[in-house]
Amino acid sequence: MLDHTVARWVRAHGGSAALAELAGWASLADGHGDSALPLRGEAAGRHGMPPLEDDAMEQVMADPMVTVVTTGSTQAAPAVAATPFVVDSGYFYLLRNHLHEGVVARHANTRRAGAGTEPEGSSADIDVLFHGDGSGRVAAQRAAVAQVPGKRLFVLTGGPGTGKTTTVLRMLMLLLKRRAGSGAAPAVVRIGAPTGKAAQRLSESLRDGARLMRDGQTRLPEDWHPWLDASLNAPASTLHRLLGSRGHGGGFVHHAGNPVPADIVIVDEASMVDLAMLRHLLEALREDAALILVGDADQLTSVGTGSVLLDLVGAMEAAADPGLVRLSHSFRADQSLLPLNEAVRLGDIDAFERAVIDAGDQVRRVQIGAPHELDAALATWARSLADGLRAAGAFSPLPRGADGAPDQVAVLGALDGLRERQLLCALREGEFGAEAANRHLESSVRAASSGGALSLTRGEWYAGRAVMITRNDYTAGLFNGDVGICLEDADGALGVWFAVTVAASAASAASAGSAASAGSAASAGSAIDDDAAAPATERSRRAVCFVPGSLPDHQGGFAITIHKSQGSEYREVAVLLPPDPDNRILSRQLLYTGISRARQKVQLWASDAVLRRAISTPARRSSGLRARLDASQWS
Ligand SMILES: Nc1ncnc2c1ncn2[C@@H]1O[C@H](COP(=O)(O)OP(=O)(O)OP(=O)(O)O)[C@@H](O)[C@H]1O
Repeated sequence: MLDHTVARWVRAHGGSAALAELAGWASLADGHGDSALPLRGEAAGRHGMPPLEDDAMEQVMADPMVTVVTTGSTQAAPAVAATPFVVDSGYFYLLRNHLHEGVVARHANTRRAGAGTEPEGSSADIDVLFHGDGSGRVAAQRAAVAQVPGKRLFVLTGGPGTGKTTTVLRMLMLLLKRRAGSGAAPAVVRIGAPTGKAAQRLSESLRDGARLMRDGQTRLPEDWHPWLDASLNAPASTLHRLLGSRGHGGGFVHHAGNPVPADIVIVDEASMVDLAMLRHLLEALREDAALILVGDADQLTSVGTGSVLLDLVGAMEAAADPGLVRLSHSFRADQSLLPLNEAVRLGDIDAFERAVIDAGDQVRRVQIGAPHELDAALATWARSLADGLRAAGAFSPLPRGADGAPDQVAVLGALDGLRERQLLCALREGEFGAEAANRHLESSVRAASSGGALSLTRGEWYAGRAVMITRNDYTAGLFNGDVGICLEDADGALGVWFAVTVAASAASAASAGSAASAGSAASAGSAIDDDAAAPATERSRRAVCFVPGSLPDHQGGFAITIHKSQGSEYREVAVLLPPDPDNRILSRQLLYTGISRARQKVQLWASDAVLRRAISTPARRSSGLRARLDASQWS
């Protein structure tokens, strides 16, 4: 249904009935992620909107609340309308989306056009960075490192395990080395991600990659170590922090008049960045700064409006823009799920059927169309879950370490147990949603944890319970999406443990946290992990404990939505889709995001009809951005 509040607002301000209705649909479409409504052609009539009759179209175009423009993407400044609605190049916009798109297109195209004439990375340097590996599997990675110098917008996209982080580290080292060679002041680097969890994970992955390059099999010569260290010294934070968010509605400290003081800005998990955030970011960068966007363009798009990474990748790919590199070789140890992921990514149902057969027992289809079938699947899943948690020691009291505190190895082992298997649901609410599935799984795991003696569990808490944080809490150092586990210590107290990356100086404080000492546990969290992170070189993985009652907003973590799983990986996943093939949530990107979280095994909990519908339905957000990017001088 269209948004009646907006429709009424239009009428109350003197707008025509036709405009009121169209504005109501545009507002609804905005809620579904569309930045613009196409008025004519095949794409028109989204979300159940009836076709616009000719006389209604005339009324809209003539309405004083509408500005009609045709914005060319190469214009120096986007057309700025002074009315609440805009019709531009056949699309109907809410004013703010029109502004966002215009600014993003202008900045992106200017950045692409002004790539400069800097020579590519030298092959000698690239050989050193890739240890002489010139094989086909690293060709795209090498191309990315070679092509990044001089680019003011560079996009690196690829599926899970294709080496995006590894490549970013090498790109960064090359850029820093060249800059030093030019005699300029050392480059200031900032790393950002849409969520705190993603920012934290990126600095962890960079640190792991750097360790291999410093001491491991892929050791770099000593003269590269300063660039390695400098790469890791870049602080990682959420994009909100990077821009200096003043909180809801308060704008940002950094904008065109006060740009972010950085020469290189890297944004990870860029598929989750929405149109408004990309606009603010582009406006807040210095003109000469390099922006490197990294992400998997085939994953689900942002929760907010737009599909900016997908639009950028599509436009840059079509124009053979050297500012884009797509990585496709997967370096994952287990390659058996790749054909399945690829078939879903490309929407190829026949290839999908073949991939399921070829993967043997690594892919299981579980026909689920009715609640009793879901209950049966959940009961089996709950048994494996409980067995896994028991094997990871999550049901037993934690042993004491040498310092008398709970043993870190045991805690991290239990936390790793949570990455063994994860149920991912398309929906959050309803009978087939994550909340209901989680309740089911919790009651089984809770019974298994207490050996059936439920009276021994305390309120909603019991040893082995998984929880997911649902709101960033910078003071506690916990981020939306962080997963923790409730464990019992040697004194019988329950505490909720999270793995965090801590500054070396805080590591001992963190390990001293215990369920019995509420204050120290909470302050261990707060002392260590502000998301404007300490240099990655000085950080290590630790478990920290929180008293259950002190946790920020959270929910049970045994079943989560596919949306929430973005960026995480598990050994085995089960993907639960809704039973109705006409459910509008079904899309290829949703299924791809879910199954590509699995390293070894996938269970597909859905009927054949639902799976086919998901695979054959690309989630397309409607926007004028792609056309504006396509129209640039690159095409
Ligand atoms: N050129 C390479 N040679 C050898 N191993 C590589 C190479 N590139 C990546 N890898 C390995 O592949 C694995 C995945 O790499 P990386 O984490 O960089 O990928 P990613 O695309 O960032 O993954 P994800 O999206 O899952 O975070 C790592 O173990 C990494 O060491």
